[in-house]
Amino acid sequence: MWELTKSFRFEAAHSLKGTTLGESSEEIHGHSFRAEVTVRGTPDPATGMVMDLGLLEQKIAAIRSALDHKFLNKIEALGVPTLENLSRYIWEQVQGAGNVTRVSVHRDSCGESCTYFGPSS
Ligand SMILES: Nc1nc2c(c(=O)[nH]1)N=C([C@H](O)[C@H](O)COP(=O)(O)OP(=O)(O)OP(=O)(O)O)CN2
Ligand SMILES: [Zn+2]
Repeated sequence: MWELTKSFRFEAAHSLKGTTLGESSEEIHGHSFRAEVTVRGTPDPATGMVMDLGLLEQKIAAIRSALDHKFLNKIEALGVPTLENLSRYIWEQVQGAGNVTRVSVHRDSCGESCTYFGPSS
């Protein structure tokens, strides 16, 4: 079994209420995010690939353009713009691109990350 991962970055703004950080978190502010999408499988002997990373790139490009330089609170399908919801949102948007097993979202400046393994895990 193999796992193949592709990562991408996006810059986005959000406002988050009800955290211990108080007003600084409630004010609209920006972060740099790094997301990783992982698919699992066995390479096709003919191609040597679990899947063509180019196909994953096509899906990721659409997701990235929905998130990059956006105000995350305005994306209805995302919900409250936490790392938890970002990883779940990306997981939902990337479905159809192979056997996706996990999506991680990192906010490196804060030393924070979250991984979603799908609704049943
Ligand atoms: N379970 C969660 N808890 C918290 C989340 C989260 O996504 N899931 N997020 C936050 C804050 O947004 C996060 O800690 C970042 O804090 P923030 O004030 O937005 O950013 P900083 O100023 O600390 O970081 P810089 O990127 O360096 O500006 C809290 N809890
Ligand atoms: Zn923040």
